Amino acid sequence: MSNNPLQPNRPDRRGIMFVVSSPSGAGKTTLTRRMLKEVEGVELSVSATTRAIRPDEEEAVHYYFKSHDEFRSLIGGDQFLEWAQVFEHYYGTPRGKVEPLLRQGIDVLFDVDWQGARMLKQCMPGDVVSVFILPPSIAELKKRLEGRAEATPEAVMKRLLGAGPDIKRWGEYDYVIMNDNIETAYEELRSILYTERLARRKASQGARVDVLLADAEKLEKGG
Ligand SMILES: Nc1ncnc2c1ncn2[C@@H]1O[C@H](COP(=O)(O)OP(=O)(O)OP(=O)(O)O)[C@@H](O)[C@H]1O
Ligand SMILES: Nc1nc2c(ncn2[C@@H]2O[C@H](COP(=O)(O)O)[C@@H](O)[C@H]2O)c(=O)[nH]1
Repeated sequence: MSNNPLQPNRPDRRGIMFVVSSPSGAGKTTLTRRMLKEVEGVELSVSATTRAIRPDEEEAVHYYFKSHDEFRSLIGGDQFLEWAQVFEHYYGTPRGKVEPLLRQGIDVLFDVDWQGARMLKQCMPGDVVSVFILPPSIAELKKRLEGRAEATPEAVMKRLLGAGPDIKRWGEYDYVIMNDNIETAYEELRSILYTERLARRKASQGARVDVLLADAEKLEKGG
């Protein structure tokens, strides 16, 4: 066990629900994939979706790819912590693994839209830290969307038209990052997680503070 925020004290801490949203194409997948690779003690909440798999994606690693019927039956079985329609597809956060991970002291990363972020905050308010990623401009957002392998002009336009309604929700988040430079944005994202880890560590220091106070009192009494 370590006091380093890189290696959180697992048994005596509850994990953080680290919720990251952005308009499509602003860069949250790029940033969160790097965080998952480089930061210890964080796991991705793998969502279910009805959208088609992309060339760089793997079943059960990036998403659980479902048919509409399968997705509906998961909703019926109360298998989602939250679910939403985003563009013309359905996305949902499976309930099963979240609570066990949090109890093991593992931070869980959620890449969800504003509807999902709002629901998660409502369900588990004390556990959620939310971050909104902004693009530096709409022109740059368009460029980033066009640069992706699966981008058709229609898909790019649909996602671009969704940017305004998404950006309007920025005030609901705990933190906002402007993803102009990827290195700076990544450093900021990681710093937020470390800061929140340190803030929560205060709660587990009570027993050690009691010992310090008892010793200090003994000293004051000359014992
Ligand atoms: N700071 C940046 N500068 C230049 N390009 C970037 C930057 N951040 C991300 N990108 C690029 O922009 C594209 C979109 O990024 P990404 O797929 O991470 O967006 P996203 O917010 O996860 O989108 P979606 O919500 O649709 O999944 C990618 O090609 C990525 O490499
Ligand atoms: N409410 C939820 N939103 C989700 C979930 N998983 C992903 N998303 C969001 O959907 C859009 C589009 O994602 P893409 O991978 O198709 O580009 C993006 O904003 C994601 O954050 C979820 O489980 N619930």
